[in-house]
Amino acid sequence: MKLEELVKPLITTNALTDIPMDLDIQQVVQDTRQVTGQTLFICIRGFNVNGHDVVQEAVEKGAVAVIASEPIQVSVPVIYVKDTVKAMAQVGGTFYQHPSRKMKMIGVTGTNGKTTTTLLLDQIFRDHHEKTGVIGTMYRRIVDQVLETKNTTPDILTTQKTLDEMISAGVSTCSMEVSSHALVQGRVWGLDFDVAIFTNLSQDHLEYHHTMHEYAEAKALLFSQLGNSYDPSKPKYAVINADDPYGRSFFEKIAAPILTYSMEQSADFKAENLQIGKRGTGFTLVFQGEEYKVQMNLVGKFNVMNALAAIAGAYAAGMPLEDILTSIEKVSGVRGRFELVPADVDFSVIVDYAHTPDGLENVLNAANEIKSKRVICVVGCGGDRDPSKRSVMADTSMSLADVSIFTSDNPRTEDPDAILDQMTGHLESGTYTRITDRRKAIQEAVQKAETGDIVLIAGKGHEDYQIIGTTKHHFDDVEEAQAAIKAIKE
Ligand SMILES: CC(=O)N[C@H]1[C@@H](OP(=O)(O)OP(=O)(O)OC[C@H]2O[C@@H](n3ccc(=O)[nH]c3=O)[C@H](O)[C@@H]2O)O[C@H](CO)[C@@H](O)[C@@H]1O[C@H](C)C(=O)N[C@@H](C)C(=O)N[C@H](CCC(=O)O)C(=O)O
Ligand SMILES: Nc1ncnc2c1ncn2[C@@H]1O[C@H](COP(=O)(O)OP(=O)(O)OP(=O)(O)O)[C@@H](O)[C@H]1O
Ligand SMILES: N[C@H](CCC[C@H](N)C(=O)O)C(=O)O
Ligand SMILES: [Mg+2]
Repeated sequence: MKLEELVKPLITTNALTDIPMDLDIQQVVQDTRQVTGQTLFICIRGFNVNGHDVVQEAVEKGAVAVIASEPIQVSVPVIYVKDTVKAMAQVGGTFYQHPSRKMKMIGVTGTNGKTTTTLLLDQIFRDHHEKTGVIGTMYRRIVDQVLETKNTTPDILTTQKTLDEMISAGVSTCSMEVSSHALVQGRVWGLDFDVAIFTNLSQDHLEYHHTMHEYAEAKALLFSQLGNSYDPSKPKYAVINADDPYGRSFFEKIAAPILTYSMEQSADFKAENLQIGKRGTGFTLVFQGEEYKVQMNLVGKFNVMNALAAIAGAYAAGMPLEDILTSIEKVSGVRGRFELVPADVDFSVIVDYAHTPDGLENVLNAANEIKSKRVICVVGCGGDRDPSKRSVMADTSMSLADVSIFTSDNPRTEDPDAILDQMTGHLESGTYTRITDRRKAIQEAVQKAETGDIVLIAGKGHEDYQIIGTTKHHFDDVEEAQAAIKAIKE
């Protein structure tokens, strides 16, 4: 693509004079490590690195033009703009020819339930023989090709490239998790969402968003973006959890039609008469005055909310309700979310990704609903993440689990014992167990387990690593639980 096509909308005509507009651009990147030949490099000022400081490396590797907002000295043409993040979103859309406009795009935001809801949506569309794509915490997936991901919501260039590849692969629907960090950092700017779903909002990430109000404002950005449609004739929908006060506070801010779902309020999609079992949950869906019996393989009240979000989202995307309901009954659970560890023992071990106070509360409530005896909870809190959730998560475990074993999650660059001090400092000694080494904590829980107990290992779900310092070590809660079970049977 010619440089002119990419950058003309960004600059005023008098700044164009010394830019060779017919330069051929084969790649647009924001990371020097990805530069090859014929690249347009965009300088982004980040938290750790200022892209303007490393631009020389980009040029040496083959960048032929640069977009910058701070003065730089390089031998290739520089297009100066006010905001390189905004420019990147615009250029990315042009370079990949706006793939999000060519498919159904469903964005899911909220503190908890994004991965589950996107993967439920994905299973519904696949069950109807659609080719689908997913972008989220666990992976990016293009039909059956699984690509690794660093962030839940990648940077905009990675996303545009992935969506472009989805179009080439024939994908018609993409379900995408949209994190609050991404919304604030412009990682989804310019994407044309057809449906935006809000799951819930509860305490997390306050190290980044500072207050719940700011965090809610970040989530609301997805819904204001819904108004910036490329094609105003295309219907757009917001799908909102009406049981969540933040969800209800969004109503007046959303210009698009809203579909609501709920277990407690009047709503478009309402679940009643829940029957929570060990291997699945039944409920009655009330929609437009009609009642539909639903039986699904997912366990827990919170998963009914995720199912409602997916049902309403698929409906908003144009699928008939009857078709959605036949598929939702078939969906399997999501890896690392209330996942039962296969084991031949008379107690149950469940691995779950609860890493927020609300997530932990929900998952412990679900475990309590199905337990025959005690719930033994193994949980820690991640380092370099919201410290204010630590003592709250410990309190949640203390009040809802019968036995609490506090341990490390991903300590990252923090001292694991300092994290545990923040979790347990206020608790009465002797009322809980504290074991820094997660492997040993899991072994302790399994050794303590008696007939009918549930061991809930929370926080890391599908993660197959533990981040200590900046190094990722292989660590998988399911494998660790199985090894601990094997050891007690020997
Ligand atoms: C705190 C935060 O959000 N950081 C994000 C941010 O990184 P950053 O500002 O530190 O970037 P940086 O390293 O300073 O680099 C700045 C610029 O220089 C470039 N660079 C950098 C180094 C180099 O050698 N050459 C180079 O060109 C970079 O490509 C970038 O353009 O921008 C990066 C690119 O988009 C993100 O990958 C990164 O996410 C980090 C890894 C992260 O851990 N983020 C978490 C907090 C996060 O975003 N989580 C949410 C999910 C939360 C949830 O669901 O609950 C997510 O969406 O993943
Ligand atoms: N609707 C919900 N309400 C409250 N808690 C939930 C809900 N859905 C899932 N959870 C809890 O949150 C955990 C994470 O679920 P999920 O991975 O679907 O959320 P997420 O929003 O994608 O999280 P992340 O922010 O890490 O991407 C689950 O393991 C469960 O403990
Ligand atoms: N998306 C969340 C995941 C947290 C997972 C937990 N295991 C941790 O490391 O804190 C985050 O980046 O905060
Ligand atoms: Mg997720």
